[in-house]
Amino acid sequence: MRYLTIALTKGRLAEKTLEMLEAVGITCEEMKDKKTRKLIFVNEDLKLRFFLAKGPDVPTYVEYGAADLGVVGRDTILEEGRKLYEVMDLGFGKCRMCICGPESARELLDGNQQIRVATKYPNIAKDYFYNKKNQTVEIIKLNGSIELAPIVGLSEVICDIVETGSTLRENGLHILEEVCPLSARVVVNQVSMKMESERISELLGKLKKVIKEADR
Ligand SMILES: Nc1ncnc2c1ncn2[C@@H]1O[C@H](COP(=O)(O)OP(=O)(O)OP(=O)(O)O)[C@@H](O)[C@H]1O
Ligand SMILES: O=P(O)(O)OC[C@H]1O[C@H](OP(=O)(O)OP(=O)(O)O)[C@H](O)[C@@H]1O
Repeated sequence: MRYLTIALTKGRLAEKTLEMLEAVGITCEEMKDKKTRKLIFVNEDLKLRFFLAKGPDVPTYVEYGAADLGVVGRDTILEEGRKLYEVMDLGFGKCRMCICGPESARELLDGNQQIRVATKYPNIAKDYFYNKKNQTVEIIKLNGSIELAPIVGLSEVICDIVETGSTLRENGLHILEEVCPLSARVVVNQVSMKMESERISELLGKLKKVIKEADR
């Protein structure tokens, strides 16, 4: 039997992902060691391999088939636009993609005003403004601390993730519009879905059960 390879997202989603895998009997103790520099982990009994990667790289590994499955935020799936199947909502890592800014920027979102939008997610922002709102905007790509942009005058609004709302509150910004809800998803390589359908369906079935039990 060949190894099934699973790409997991580093950072915020990692701990919950490992917990969920553990709940369906997939353990990989070695991977929990925060000090390890090892990149790939093997579960010989289950014929599984795992690795942790930066979020935006997970859809890339999955599209190319270097990983059969992946766990990644919906924001990253939308932004990367890779060819893959999004098959399951894992129900954690819940947050929202929003257009935020000072209250005074609200009026700039009506009509066709040429405003600047700072974001780590240029494709999501482009799709929202150009296709959904029909508003021409200038997208400015940033790599973090997006909330700074409207404060220092780099942009009128931002397109960013809101979870608890603390970052907005502490910086005097507000949600002006909601783009979409987000959470962690399972993605599958399109060929693997056919070639390994039995093993993948079994794994998805087990995950579904755990999610249902957690919901109760
Ligand atoms: N408050 C939040 N901020 C950002 N991402 C969140 C939040 N809550 C849940 N998520 C989910 O977690 C994923 C990001 O996790 P990660 O820890 O890699 O954050 P990051 O800040 O984008 O990464 P990096 O530190 O590498 O820039 C997102 O893709 C999103 O789906
Ligand atoms: O609503 P909240 O709970 O405050 O969470 C939202 C904040 O968290 C994320 O930033 P992150 O911590 O990833 O830092 P970054 O801006 O450097 O990417 C996101 O980009 C927001 O800034």
